[in-house]
Amino acid sequence: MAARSRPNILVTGTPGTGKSTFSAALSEATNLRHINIGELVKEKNLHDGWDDDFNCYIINEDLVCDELEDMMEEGGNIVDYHGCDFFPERWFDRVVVLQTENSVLFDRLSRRGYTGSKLSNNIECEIFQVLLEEAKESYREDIVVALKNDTVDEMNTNVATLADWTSSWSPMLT
Ligand SMILES: Nc1ncnc2c1ncn2[C@@H]1O[C@H](COP(=O)(O)OP(=O)(O)O)[C@@H](O)[C@H]1O
Repeated sequence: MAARSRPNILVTGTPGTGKSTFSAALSEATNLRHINIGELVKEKNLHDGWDDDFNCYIINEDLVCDELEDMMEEGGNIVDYHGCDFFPERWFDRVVVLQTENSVLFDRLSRRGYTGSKLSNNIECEIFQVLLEEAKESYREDIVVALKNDTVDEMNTNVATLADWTSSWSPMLT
């Protein structure tokens, strides 16, 4: 298998931590391709139906991985999803876990219309750093970075950091 010429970055974190906004800005800064898994699942029907309890599609992880394999092999992707343990480890050169203060996250998710257990489950997910633990269990610790993402200034700094990392990345480094 030929080495990819551009890196693949996974952007993960609790819903509302700013993955899609950050990934879009990073894509603009680097020309890497932004793949929003939630949208891809909907668009290509990579699911096993609708979950009434959680009000979302039941993602079919095998179909998602099959769909992405060629693009990931080619490289140059930013994958944006609130889960990270089902992707092949070999796909990623950097795993970014976005984190947000609880009060900030509460406001963002309330504005999105989340209430009740959907809201509290996501706040708990952030308090217990579920995605950071999942990332550390699924990938080499030295490629996992946790970044605070409460404000636009922080996001801009995070984008600049990752854009610098991307421009100095070389396949020889993997
Ligand atoms: N760094 C930030 N500072 C302030 N607001 C942000 C920031 N990142 C995202 N937001 C806002 O928070 C909300 C959730 O962001 P989004 O990117 O959709 O999160 P996710 O993809 O993780 O669910 C959106 O309204 C977005 O405009």
